[in-house]
Amino acid sequence: MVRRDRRFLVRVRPKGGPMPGVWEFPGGKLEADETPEEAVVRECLEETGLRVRVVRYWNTLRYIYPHGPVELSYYLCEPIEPDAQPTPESGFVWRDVADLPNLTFPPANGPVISQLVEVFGHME
Ligand SMILES: Nc1nc2c([nH]c(=O)n2[C@H]2C[C@H](O)[C@@H](COP(=O)(O)OP(=O)(O)OP(=O)(O)O)O2)c(=O)[nH]1
Repeated sequence: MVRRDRRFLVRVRPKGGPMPGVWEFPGGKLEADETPEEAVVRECLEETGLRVRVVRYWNTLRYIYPHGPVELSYYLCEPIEPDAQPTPESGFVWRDVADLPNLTFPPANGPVISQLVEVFGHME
């Protein structure tokens, strides 16, 4: 979850993979020999073009999809460069935290979306 002020980076999941057409945060699978924090930084750079730092671990949850079980760990991140933008080809866009509940995310994202609204929805 990459946050700048009230906004988070999200995109519509591409065709050709699981759950096309639903919104997602940047992310992907842990590779051998990397820590979760390294994977977060790598996936954000690969997917969005932005260099991010991990601000804090958020939580972990398990979910069983038709395409298989997942264990999802969420990390709150911020871009290192204050004005940097995601690459246009990435499809990632900034959306206000108050808009996130109106977007269709994978079912495993439900709890974390509610928590983000609680924590950041009152910011100026
Ligand atoms: N990236 C991402 N994945 C999510 C979110 N919510 C959610 O349930 N998932 C699930 C979907 C997939 O089962 C799994 C991530 O796998 P993925 O299909 O996106 O990852 P990937 O294969 O592209 O990974 P990689 O090759 O880039 O390492 O986590 C989310 O907000 N972002």
